[in-house]
Amino acid sequence: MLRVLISDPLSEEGIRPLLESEDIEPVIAPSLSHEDLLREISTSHALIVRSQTQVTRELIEHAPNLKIIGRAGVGVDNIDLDAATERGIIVVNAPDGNTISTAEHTMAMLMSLARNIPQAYHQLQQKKWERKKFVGVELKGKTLGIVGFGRIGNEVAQRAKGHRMNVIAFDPFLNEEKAEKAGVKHGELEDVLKQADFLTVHTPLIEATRHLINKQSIQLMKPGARILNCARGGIIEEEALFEAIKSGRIAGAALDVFEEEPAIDHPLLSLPEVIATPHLGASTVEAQENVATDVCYDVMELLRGGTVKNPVNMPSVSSEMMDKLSPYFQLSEKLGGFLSRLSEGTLERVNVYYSGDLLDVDTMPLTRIAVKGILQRHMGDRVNDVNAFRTAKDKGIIINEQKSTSTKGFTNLIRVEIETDHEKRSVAGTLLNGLGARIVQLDQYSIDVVPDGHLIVIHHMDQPGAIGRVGSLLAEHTINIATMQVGRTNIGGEAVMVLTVDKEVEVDCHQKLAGINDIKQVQCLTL
Ligand SMILES: NC(=O)c1ccc[n+]([C@@H]2O[C@H](COP(=O)([O-])OP(=O)(O)OC[C@H]3O[C@@H](n4cnc5c(N)ncnc54)[C@H](O)[C@@H]3O)[C@@H](O)[C@H]2O)c1
Ligand SMILES: O=C(O)[C@H](O)COP(=O)(O)O
Repeated sequence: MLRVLISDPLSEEGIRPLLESEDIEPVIAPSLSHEDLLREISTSHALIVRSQTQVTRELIEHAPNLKIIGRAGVGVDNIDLDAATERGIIVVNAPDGNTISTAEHTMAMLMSLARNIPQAYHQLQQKKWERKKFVGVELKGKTLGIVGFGRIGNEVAQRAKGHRMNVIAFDPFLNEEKAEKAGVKHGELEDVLKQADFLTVHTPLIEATRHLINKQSIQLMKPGARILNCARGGIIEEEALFEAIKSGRIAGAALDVFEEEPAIDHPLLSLPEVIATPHLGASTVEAQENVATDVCYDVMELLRGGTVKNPVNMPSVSSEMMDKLSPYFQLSEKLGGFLSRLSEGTLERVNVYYSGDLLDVDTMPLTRIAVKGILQRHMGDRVNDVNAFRTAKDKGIIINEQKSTSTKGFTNLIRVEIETDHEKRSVAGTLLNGLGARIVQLDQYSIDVVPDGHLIVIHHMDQPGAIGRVGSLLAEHTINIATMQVGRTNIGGEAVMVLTVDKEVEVDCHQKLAGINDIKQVQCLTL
């Protein structure tokens, strides 16, 4: 039974497929103590969280069976991605499910901030009818500055335009053309800061965005501007915001998120100009159902050997692209595995060349799998699809991918080349229409070998009798030859024999093969 631990509150409707599946045991256990969490994770195959559970390295180290961590939401800053990637654990999120909910919450905060609604309501509750104190400002004609123009930033922009606001946005991936298409003005961060009457941030919290809005940036803003954060605590430096509001430089702020949550006793909450909600951006029935459904889908898919839609620690591949690439996955892995078993020395560099039908597709997933095939020789299951590149990088191995126009007559061709401190070796393979995978080149030799089963690769001199002697010796050891390929560059020169045989070659037979006249090297492997 596959055990899925759900350690934060999730929509019951959203996780229904998981609850109803026969091969999965869901463990719904929100608000576990640290010790209980460590205990529960130790036998779980998947973990599903929202932003509350801190998925630390320690937690990951206590999870020997863990294959996937699902974040029912967008931000993954509560998950130690490095630790997960190192262990080969895939992290998935639900990037779209709460976009509308959070954009709408931002608009609710924007309007509440402009019209002092929470403060006025609070006064009414105190039985005070104060009208003068709560004179607000209109949104129409004001400029909304958006920092981070992704899913939520864009949705906020469209809604703000409905209020007839001017919108200026900054995002490293936004250019004039994209901005024009979205109906907003494009600016650098400084332009946005200078022009905004209301500034709203919608970036992830990463190293580059921590305290992106700080004392210096606030100095650039118009006196009396207002600031919103419905993205992540930490994007705005809270101390700087506190001082700016206290001094009157900033007229107010609307905050859904804080650097430390729960933020019960936060100094910013003592300021009457600050309105706040306890991280409610994604808290709608619809969003919670969406994110739970999305993340459950990926978790169940992966546990059952399928592919996920929203991976965070490996690039996602569209289903259209996946259809094109999937026939090549096994070939790439076999080529990598074959070559690494033949090569000697410390691996320094891997070059993968693609040609023919593969010229126009994103072949990075294939390269990752070829690298996995190479590294598995020494690392076994510790290297997988998720951590192959990361593992190679950690070991100082350079990975290089290139497209090549040389097809050698094949409709598609993948050539994997390994450089070690001893040698450079290469192998090329193709998918033959209707016939499956073939290795068609080994170093300088043209061959035609099915990359499967027990193989013997023999480097020898192209002399009469060499092949016969190999055949006889294998027969003496009751090893049946299924196929045999011989490649040579010139008559009488160096040549290669690649045999597929029906059973594994024992050490004793291997040694005898190596002792045959004219044979220079014998390598036996199983793919
Ligand atoms: N309050 C909530 O409950 C709630 C709900 C959902 C999402 N969020 C948060 O909202 C944020 C945005 O979510 P999204 O779904 O729009 O993400 P997204 O990935 O679609 O968009 C983020 C954008 O930020 C941009 N960005 C990155 N670094 C930047 C920088 N230095 N300056 C300017 N822009 C930068 C990216 O290019 C990207 O376009 C995330 O932090 C997410 O965790 C909060
Ligand atoms: O990043 C997100 O998706 C939001 O911050 C929502 O977080 P939550 O799932 O804890 O509400």
